[in-house]
Amino acid sequence: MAGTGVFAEILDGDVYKYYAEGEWKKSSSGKTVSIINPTTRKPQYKVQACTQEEVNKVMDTAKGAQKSWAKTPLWKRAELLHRAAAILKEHKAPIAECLVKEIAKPAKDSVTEVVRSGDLISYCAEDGVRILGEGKFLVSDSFPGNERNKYCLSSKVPLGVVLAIPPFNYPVNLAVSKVAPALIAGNAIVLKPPTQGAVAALHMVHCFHLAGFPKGLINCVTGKGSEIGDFLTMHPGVNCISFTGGDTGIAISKKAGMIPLQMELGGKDACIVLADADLDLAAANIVKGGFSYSGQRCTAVKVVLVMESVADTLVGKVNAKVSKLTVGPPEEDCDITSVVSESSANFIEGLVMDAKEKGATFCQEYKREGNLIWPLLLDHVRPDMRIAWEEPFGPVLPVIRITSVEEGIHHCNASNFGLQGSVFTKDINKAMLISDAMETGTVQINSAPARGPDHFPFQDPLLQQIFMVIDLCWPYRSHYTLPKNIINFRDDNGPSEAKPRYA
Ligand SMILES: NC(=O)C1=CN([C@@H]2O[C@H](COP(=O)(O)OP(=O)(O)OC[C@H]3O[C@@H](n4cnc5c(N)ncnc54)[C@H](OP(=O)(O)O)[C@@H]3O)[C@@H](O)[C@H]2O)C=CC1
Ligand SMILES: O=C(O)[C@H](O)COP(=O)(O)O
Repeated sequence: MAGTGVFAEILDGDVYKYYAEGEWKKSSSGKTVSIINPTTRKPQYKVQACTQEEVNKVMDTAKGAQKSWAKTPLWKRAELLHRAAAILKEHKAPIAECLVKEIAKPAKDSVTEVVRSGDLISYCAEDGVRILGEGKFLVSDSFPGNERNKYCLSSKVPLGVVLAIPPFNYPVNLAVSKVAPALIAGNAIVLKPPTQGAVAALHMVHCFHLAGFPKGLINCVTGKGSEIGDFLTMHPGVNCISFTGGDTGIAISKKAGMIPLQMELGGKDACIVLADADLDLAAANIVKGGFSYSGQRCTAVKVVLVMESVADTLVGKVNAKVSKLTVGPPEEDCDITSVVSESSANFIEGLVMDAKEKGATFCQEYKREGNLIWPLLLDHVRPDMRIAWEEPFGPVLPVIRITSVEEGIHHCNASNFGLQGSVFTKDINKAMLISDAMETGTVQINSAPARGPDHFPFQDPLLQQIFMVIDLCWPYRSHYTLPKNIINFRDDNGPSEAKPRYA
């Protein structure tokens, strides 16, 4: 159970402590932040509201700890990460319980998030040893006008203190996707977990504590982003910010100083369905992609662009599957659970009402109880409706009927977002051409957008982050080029990739 057994020391009465200098501490603010259970809408947990002085102290100790960590042999760093991964997986049940209570993630998916995070830590340790063990030797006569009289040895060194800010929807996984690469590369970490999901993240941090990392190397300060966020992101002690979330990232990028920023932001992942597509396959992927974790994934299918000639058939098939989705509490592993907060539910409702006023066809009756919104497919959505462009981050999926492939590509490319997209067709030549024309970091062919398996490129969290965090020779290189990944699937369990739209 959360906060018991080995986790008892992270709790002070009914308030979870923050982690600094290798110890669990109570904030001197005397203030706490309440975490509301999205399902019951009642307070579930409390965390410390850390002060600016506490943040200052954390930055100082992190800087000190990082200096000796950078000198710790790579294989020793990897060994500790493997140990943390094993401890995390061993304690998957209490951590998953927090995810269920804090973010209403279905029980089985919550366990999967923890296990997947352990695997990711180990993978980073293994690949880090390989990547970081290499350096470069350059000679001068390869550049015009030079003799062979100069030599350059280059290797990768850590940046220093990495500030990690993950979002609520994967508070453990998207935290370790920042923590593990930064640590293996020799950096220190200051983690600011999302408020909803903070307790799961604190349990995860305790697994690193139990693994025996040096004091002060890993730190976790809690508090509302709106209150301590600016102080953290503008702190002179921070050498790199790794952020995943919504438009907050745009604001951070404007405020942060001359440090490398990794911004993994929102998506409006378009799914283009051609007339020759396998419509059963498309429908299955649209429902899985659009409605898993109630649509609260950056990689969720967020707009379907279907050729008019097959639209009625596709919508019929999607509706048949939507009607089978179970709706209810995450503890019962329902497909659709409460969205994370009342304000999120209100925002989603605003998009639905706008679509209603402007004449969208409701394939199901709109139904909401508290934060629980029943799955809804909106057909005949037009570009003048907000839902055609905005990210609901909820179980509501718009369908736009198109009369040409160009119209679909145009809609996809007119979006402010550029995360992922997908195309369904039996013609691989068309699929490749359309994928190339879609201005998104990744295009999945005949499969829904998705991030995993986690070693596939996703622009930030994995090995590209290691490069970014450690490659002082060219720390801004992701600003010069955008990665493009076209992934062709033979089944629906596939990988994904993202474009750093705001990088
Ligand atoms: N591209 C990708 O890989 C992914 C993108 N996302 C995107 O994330 C969004 C949903 O996540 P959500 O958590 O709501 O996103 P937010 O942008 O609201 O919050 C993300 C994080 O930022 C913190 N934060 C809030 N204000 C500040 C501030 N002023 N300075 C620093 N940090 C701050 C939050 O803390 P607090 O909770 O305390 O407010 C939270 O930890 C969606 O848009 C989704 O598409 C999600 C997952 C992956
Ligand atoms: O936060 C998200 O939405 C993730 O990065 C997407 O991951 P997934 O595709 O594995 O759900």
